[in-house]
Amino acid sequence: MNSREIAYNVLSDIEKNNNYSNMAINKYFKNLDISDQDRGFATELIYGVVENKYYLDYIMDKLSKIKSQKMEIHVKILIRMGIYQIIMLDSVSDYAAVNETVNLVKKFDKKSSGFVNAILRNVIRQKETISNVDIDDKIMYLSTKYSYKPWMMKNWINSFGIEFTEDLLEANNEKPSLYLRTNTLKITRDELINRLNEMNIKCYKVATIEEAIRVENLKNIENNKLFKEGLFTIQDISSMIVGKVLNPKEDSLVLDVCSAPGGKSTHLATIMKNTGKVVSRDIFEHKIKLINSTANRLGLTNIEAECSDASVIDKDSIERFDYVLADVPCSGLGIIRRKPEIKYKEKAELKGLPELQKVILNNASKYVRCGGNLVYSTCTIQDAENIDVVNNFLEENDNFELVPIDAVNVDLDNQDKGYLKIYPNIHGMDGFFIAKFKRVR
Ligand SMILES: C[S@@+](CC[C@H](N)C(=O)[O-])C[C@H]1O[C@@H](n2cnc3c(N)ncnc32)[C@H](O)[C@@H]1O
Repeated sequence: MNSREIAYNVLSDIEKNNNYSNMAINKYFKNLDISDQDRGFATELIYGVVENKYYLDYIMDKLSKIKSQKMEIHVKILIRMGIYQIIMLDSVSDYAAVNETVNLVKKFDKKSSGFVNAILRNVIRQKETISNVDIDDKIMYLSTKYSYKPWMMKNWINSFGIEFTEDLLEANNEKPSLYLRTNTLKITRDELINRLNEMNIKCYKVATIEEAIRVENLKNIENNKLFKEGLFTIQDISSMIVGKVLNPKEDSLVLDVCSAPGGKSTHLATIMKNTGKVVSRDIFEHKIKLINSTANRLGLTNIEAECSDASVIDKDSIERFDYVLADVPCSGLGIIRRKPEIKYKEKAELKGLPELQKVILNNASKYVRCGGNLVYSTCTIQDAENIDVVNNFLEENDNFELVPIDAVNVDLDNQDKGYLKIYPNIHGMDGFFIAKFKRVR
């Protein structure tokens, strides 16, 4: 199977089953014996088509009598793939983009090959003008150009203003860097960099986090020898900042109420140098084994993973913990660079989140002993799920106060007030919100 056919299969899976691209890619690529180059090209094609879905359909609709909404799904996916290669991928010649796409169409649906061929040839002929978005309404213009649900554009323009929104949209189109978190229980950052360099992997130290390394050309991570040895884990800088903000002392008792797959739990357990205990909970039983397998790989014995619903109060945990983390389920609007399908979420899908977040934060606070710390975090940039939840919590809980965050210097406007607002366009990291409280009574 060639890389375009693989990309087509994955895109069909994403479109028909509403799957996340990263999960669909992992599922398909797991058992495929293909070169790194083919893997890279297929991945680029998959993400490119998902990220630009509305824009590609807009171009398609300029040229086709049958509008994209009425088109058979497999034909639409193949045309999107072709247009993406012609308009947005410099590394592919127009000739190859058309021929390879038409060959694929013939494989799945002979009768549509003439139709697809005609559209793609027209795209090439009108390449200079066809790529323009000719829409006056600013919301619809941005929604089409950057491929987002219109409600998101409206919401962001209202919250951030037009300039910031366009900046954010540009940043969300960039490929996120890959970061490793050194497993400091087993190796120092410098030693790990040496070992990675020996494998010809380019490494750069990250100033904000002492155990973080930005890497280039690290492929096929799960089969990497050093990964299997548990010398590092993959985590974005924003997520590492959450661990740093909570910063538990050795021998503490820590509770992570929404912890799967265990990125932050394992960080907290490492910060404590494998002492004390981190109780890592998640509502989904099948995710508990992900936490355990990462903890095992990293050589952590201070993690206890268990299935539990954070929206239901656990009487046995009340006032038991020195530190509690509530890294709650959220809309994910800060991690669009990694999960582009979030751009297409309906407003209604996200409506209930602030209520759930309030309940989880409120419950989590009950488990903190007097003098202990509580951290609330999300990977979204929506005030309704962030600062509004925090303010609501403070109004109802006068035994908690926000405390200054001094572990990192990333949001100088707010960190003295006890929270961080992290944006991809300002900080070059996943969009996150992190608030730190202390139980004072
Ligand atoms: C943002 S993710 C957590 C990521 C994790 N902290 C990490 O760093 O790897 C939110 C998690 O909350 C879990 N979750 C959703 N609803 C929950 C609930 N009511 N109780 C506990 N966990 C829940 C989800 O399964 C998901 O794994």
